[in-house]
Amino acid sequence: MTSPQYIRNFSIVAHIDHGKSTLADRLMEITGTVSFREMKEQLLDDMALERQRGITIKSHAVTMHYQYQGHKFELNLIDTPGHVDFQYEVSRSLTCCEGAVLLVDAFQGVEAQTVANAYAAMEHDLMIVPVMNKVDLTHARPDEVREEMEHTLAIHAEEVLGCSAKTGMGCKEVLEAVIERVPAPQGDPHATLQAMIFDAVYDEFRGAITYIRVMNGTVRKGQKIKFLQQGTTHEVIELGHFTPRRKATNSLAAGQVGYLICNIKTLDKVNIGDTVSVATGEPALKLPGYREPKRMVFCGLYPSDGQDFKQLREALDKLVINDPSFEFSPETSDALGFGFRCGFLGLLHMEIIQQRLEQEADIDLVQTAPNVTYEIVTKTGETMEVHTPQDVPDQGDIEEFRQPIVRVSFVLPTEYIGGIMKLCTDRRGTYVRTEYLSPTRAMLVYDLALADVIYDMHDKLKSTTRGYGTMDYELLGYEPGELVRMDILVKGERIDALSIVCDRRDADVRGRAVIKKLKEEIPRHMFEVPLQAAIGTRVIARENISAMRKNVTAKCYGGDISRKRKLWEKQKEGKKRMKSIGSVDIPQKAFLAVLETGEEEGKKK
Ligand SMILES: Nc1nc2c(ncn2[C@@H]2O[C@H](COP(=O)(O)OP(=O)(O)OP(=O)(O)O)[C@@H](O)[C@H]2O)c(=O)[nH]1
Repeated sequence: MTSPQYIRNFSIVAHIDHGKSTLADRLMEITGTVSFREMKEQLLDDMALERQRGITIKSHAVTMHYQYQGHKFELNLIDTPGHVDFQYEVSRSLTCCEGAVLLVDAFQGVEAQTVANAYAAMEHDLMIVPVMNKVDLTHARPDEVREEMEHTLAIHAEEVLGCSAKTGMGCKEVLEAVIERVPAPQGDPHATLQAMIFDAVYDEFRGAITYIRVMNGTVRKGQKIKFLQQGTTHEVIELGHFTPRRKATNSLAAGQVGYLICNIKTLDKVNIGDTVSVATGEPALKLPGYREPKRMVFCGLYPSDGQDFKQLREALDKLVINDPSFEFSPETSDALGFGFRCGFLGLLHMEIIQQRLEQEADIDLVQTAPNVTYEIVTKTGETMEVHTPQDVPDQGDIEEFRQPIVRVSFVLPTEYIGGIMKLCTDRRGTYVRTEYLSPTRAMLVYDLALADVIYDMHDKLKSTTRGYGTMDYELLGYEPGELVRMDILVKGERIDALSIVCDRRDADVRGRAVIKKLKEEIPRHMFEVPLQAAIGTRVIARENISAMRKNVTAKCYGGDISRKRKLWEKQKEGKKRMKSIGSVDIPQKAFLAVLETGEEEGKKK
């Protein structure tokens, strides 16, 4: 058993693409944790989807050994997800560390998530080892980046190490700085067991694999343990380290990081942030900071073909086993029939789940536009949480309509400040402050409605700043807003799945934009299809899709039958993601038409 004085627990925090995974690979290589042959690019990002998207979604951990000044050190590297949707998991992972390597790209410099991550590490009282990566780049600007780090992150420029995770230059020094600067874990191996669950993954054969950091005491194979939050007891079947493959040991003691396998069949029985202690006798105190994952974004998922409902449920059940932070419950829509209301941590999380569904289950889905959770106080004094615009009561019954507000930090070259300020002002953001990181880069902070941020703020930021701006946000709370439910009527019928919540002052512009988009997306029919947007009984926009009789094969002059067949096939494809409502065929894309903000139109005028 390694004495705590020779253990170092740390993570690498960085903005996306600053080279976290590459550095992790390099450290594993230096410590001989993986042989060259075994070493695949980006070993830590081992989920296929993570690799596809090039981002780290789930935290992982790896134990490395390194001989330094006559002692064998055990170095536990805990990987943290870099995206704002997974902030809670980041915070749990950081609780398990005593130090963090703060990695900054020597060309890009300090970005929004660098600041957010550095603050998170400081909040957890971690020793920060500042490192500038990619110094091999010919256009690297090390002096300016050092200055930015000193200025924004309260780090002394002379403490900043330089390395190239790509060439390996300076990486050994990073490892040694971790040993020298990061404190050894505290904790008593003879005390009552107290360990933090910071992650869990699902293995088809072994069930839930729980990642833990032992704070106090020792956990042994065969021991009966208790998850204090969940209140369940289990027997430890296997435990060990990740090297990065699982390597079984007999015990894990205070200060160590590793895994537990306890014959747990589903991941929803394992809560990230929960405390593991003894099943018999007086358990240890619960570790602070536990909270239920909060779903911020919701959307409806419906099978295009009602027959697929059961299949969709099975696919969703399977997904929840792997990712309990995603939730779903059945809902019915007059327009779309039977489907599910699904809750996600954020927009990226939603995209990931959708991709998995499409990859793993062959079902055609209709997805409704995403929305945030609203809080409504009714005239009768009741407070309700609303996850779907359909559930918003009539205007007359609402006393107060509240929405989530977030504090958004943008980091960008100073020449784009004006553009982003305008973007935020157009969305009724509240200006908080501007901080200059250097003469050419600044951090701009605004409070905005989450609904205005999640849909397209990231895309807008990228286009306004030619890709140079980055952003990050944190939830501030709920605030009353001038919100209304806008309904869409197709052929006089309200399509519940098309209702949205928007600011009263934007309603006219948005109503017109949505109706215009719907007119483009809904194909012509044999009859006229009137489209209307309405608030309560007041119609705010209308358009007609005129009738048409269309014979698609007519163009082929009756000749080539194979061409005709191709056209028919194509038509069938087009029908796939279509939903027949009343007598009107509405394609999938139309359900997202409600995301139209009308901003583009405003600009053209
Ligand atoms: N030139 C150069 N490129 C590097 C260096 N380190 C990483 N890169 C490249 O930078 C890109 C991003 O590196 P990753 O290691 O995937 O970045 P990451 O921070 O793990 O990204 P996320 O997982 O998305 O947070 C890759 O194309 C790497 O090859 C370096 O030292 N020099």
